[in-house]
Amino acid sequence: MKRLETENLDCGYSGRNVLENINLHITPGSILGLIGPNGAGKSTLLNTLARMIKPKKGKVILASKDLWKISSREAASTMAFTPQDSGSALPLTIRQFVALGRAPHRGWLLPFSCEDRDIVEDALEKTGLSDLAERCITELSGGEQQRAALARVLAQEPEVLLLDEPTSHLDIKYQTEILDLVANLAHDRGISVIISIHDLNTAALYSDHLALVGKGGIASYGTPADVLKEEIISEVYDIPVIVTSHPLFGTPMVMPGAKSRAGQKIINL
Ligand SMILES: Nc1ncnc2c1ncn2[C@@H]1O[C@H](COP(=O)(O)OP(=O)(O)OP(=O)(O)O)[C@@H](O)[C@H]1O
Repeated sequence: MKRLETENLDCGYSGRNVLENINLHITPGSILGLIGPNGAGKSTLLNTLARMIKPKKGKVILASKDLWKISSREAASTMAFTPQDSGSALPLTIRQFVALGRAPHRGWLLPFSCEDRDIVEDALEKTGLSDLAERCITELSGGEQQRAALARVLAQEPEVLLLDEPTSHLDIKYQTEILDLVANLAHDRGISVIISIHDLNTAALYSDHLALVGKGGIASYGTPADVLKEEIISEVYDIPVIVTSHPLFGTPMVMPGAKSRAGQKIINL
């Protein structure tokens, strides 16, 4: 399985660095969770890792090669990315949209093989979309669109999977099912997964390692227990928090450590 890493990476937009000196590596078969406050740079980093934004300095390295020195097809046959709110403006059915995931493997002009069809049907089934497969992608709820986006990257059969808030529109059942599926891909098939998640407790449950994005770089990196410490989270999110542990799994659980002003207002009404 192929390894993704960064070397002294600066990323951002014209004239402005959002993150500097990022040195990350993701071990095949593991999940790296990206957490951090709004606007910290999680999407900017994922887009840079996915070859959507060129690094301002340093490198993204895929399987020991500079990502910008390999062809986009080679990158796409190894690495799949779902950006935030990744739907399609084209009036495709869900099945057609998911089938696009096969393009890097068979080229745009070659006919679909039986294997391609089986892979697409399997991706639809795993994301609970088989019964909706003929629905138009532009007419789906936010959660259905997120499941379709995940089905498309499953059909791509990547070795490295980059997911930007893939569960933000999902209810607790689909959130659990989709993240269980992602965890199986990582741990059983050896895929490297980098996933941004706002919910710190969900990130703790599913990530082998966490990178806390903040203050213009990686503010903390390590296991969930290393990173989800009261002093670290309070400082980077600028809010008091309490950290306890999950009653079944023992993973850290973060909750607000002071009543919000909004909460007090409601009580005083
Ligand atoms: N296309 C763009 N051009 C210029 N600046 C941008 C662009 N996209 C994002 N930014 C800025 O870059 C910074 C990082 O944004 P980014 O979307 O990466 O943060 P994030 O951690 O993913 O935030 P959120 O949790 O709110 O999704 C922000 O200040 C944002 O305003």
